[in-house]
Amino acid sequence: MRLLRVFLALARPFWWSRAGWPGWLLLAAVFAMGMGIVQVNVHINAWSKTFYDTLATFDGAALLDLMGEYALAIVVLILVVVSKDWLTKALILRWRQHLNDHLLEAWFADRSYYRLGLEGEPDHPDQRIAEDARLLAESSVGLLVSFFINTLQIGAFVGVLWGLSGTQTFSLGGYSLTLDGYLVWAAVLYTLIGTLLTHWLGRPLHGLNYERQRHEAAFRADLLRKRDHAEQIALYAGEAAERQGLGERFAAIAGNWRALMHREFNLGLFTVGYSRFSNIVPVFVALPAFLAKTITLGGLMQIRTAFGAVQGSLSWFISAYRELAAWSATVERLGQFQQALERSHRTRVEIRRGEIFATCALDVLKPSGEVLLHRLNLHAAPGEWLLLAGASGLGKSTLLRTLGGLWPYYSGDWQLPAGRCLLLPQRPYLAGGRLDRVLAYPGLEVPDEATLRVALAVVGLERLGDGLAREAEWSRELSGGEQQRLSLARALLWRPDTLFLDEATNQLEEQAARGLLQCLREWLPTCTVIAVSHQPGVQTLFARRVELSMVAGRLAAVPA
Ligand SMILES: Nc1ncnc2c1ncn2[C@@H]1O[C@H](COP(=O)(O)OP(=O)(O)OP(=O)(O)O)[C@@H](O)[C@H]1O
Repeated sequence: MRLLRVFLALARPFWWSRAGWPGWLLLAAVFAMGMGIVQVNVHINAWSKTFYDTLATFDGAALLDLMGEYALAIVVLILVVVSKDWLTKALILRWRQHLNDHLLEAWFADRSYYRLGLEGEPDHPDQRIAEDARLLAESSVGLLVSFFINTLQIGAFVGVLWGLSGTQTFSLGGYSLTLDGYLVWAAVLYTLIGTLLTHWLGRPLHGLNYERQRHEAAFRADLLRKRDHAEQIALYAGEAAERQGLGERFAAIAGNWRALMHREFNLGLFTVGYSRFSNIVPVFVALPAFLAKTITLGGLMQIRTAFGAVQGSLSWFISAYRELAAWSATVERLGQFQQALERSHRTRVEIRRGEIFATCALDVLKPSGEVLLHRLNLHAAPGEWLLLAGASGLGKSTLLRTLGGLWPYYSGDWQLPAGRCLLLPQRPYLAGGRLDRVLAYPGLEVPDEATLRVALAVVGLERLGDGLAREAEWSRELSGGEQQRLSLARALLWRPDTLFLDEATNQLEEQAARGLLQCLREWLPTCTVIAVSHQPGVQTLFARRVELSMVAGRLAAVPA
């Protein structure tokens, strides 16, 4: 029941929205095709009685007509089945597209992608967005459609089977029992036993599938991390340690796979035998009536296909068990992700805007609740440059994160000047791709070439001006200092009203750093700059310096 609630919460944004109506239309068309399939199957079932009875009469001309009729039915069946598959895929794509947009929007909203990482939950959002969303759309639609067709099939063939059963009297130990539709009851009983056994054997598959997705995602993420840090690993010559780490990750995959194999082996022993046995059970069940000559050979064959259709459809749960187990694990993983996103949105940080930058009795904490910085009262007028100094590990970067609205562990208040805000970290983030886009980041619009060239010249990277359209892994191709220069060029182009600099020039010589910051001030004269820097050479650029230091076991701001 809980699983169904989680599923509905995941499905609602698509199916209950405007975007959902083409989905409903496609679903209706898929159901219509499903009805067509059942209709053709019923026709073929009636045909089989006529065919086998005609076979017994050796009437060649009639048999030829019947074969033509069969070929026509098969052509119709092929067309309907293929159309149903096409429409199903179109529906899956629509839903997956919507799920993808919805999850990405929620993940990026209120910086949840960052804050979920701080809380350590949930694991591997990449896999949940890419893989689990696909599985959810594919399996939900696939299972629903097959469930619908099987239910229709039961409705259509129960009547046929009931009619073929007639009224049968059974004698057992002196008692006699008269039963209508005994073939239907036999199919129900046979399937019920099969379903219960399947559920009993396959129950642990849900947990194992959940673990499987988690282990696979961890292994893939680890491999990606190696690629991203290839140079550092090579410099340490850390291959053996890396190999060992990956080996351990893979051992977890193999262990889970073995457990799955074992469970699926037990389940397979039963389901494979069950499905094979199902082909002959209806003949055994109807044999007494055939031997008593109350039904013809055609009747026996019709019973066989009708019984098979009813029993096969009732066995939907058995054949779909593995997919249902994987589906429930997917719903669980995506449900957790959605709940974590909702929690994260509830605790979003609202940044107040005002005339000036100011903090009021601001406490910055660690996620554990431990106080890092205590009762900070800072201020900076528009266009003022404020330097924050203090020993390593005091919480200067964490303070900047808090002011930028990233860090949710704080109490007290602060406000920023209206307008754009930008934080330049020590290690800039340079995505791979065209240089002009990398320069314009986080902007979406790429400025014209002349502006980009000027910005590059100001930060001393004019040599890159001829390759603005070139695609490269810029974080590998540029030195640490060059990356910091590029990051400052971004600030020139983005033109923020508040700029946080977190050791943003510490890989440059002090003279060069000073020159660059001076240019920054000339380009952005009204921008308020709050900076953390250990470089004595740049400190004279700042109007005020605030020393963060330990006071009575706590940290406080002491204006220098
Ligand atoms: N995501 C996090 N989870 C838990 N603790 C954290 C996290 N980020 C930072 N901290 C802790 O907060 C403290 C302050 O870190 P911060 O990086 O803000 O210091 P800093 O003053 O900028 O140091 P430095 O001058 O060396 O860069 C450190 O003890 C650090 O371990």
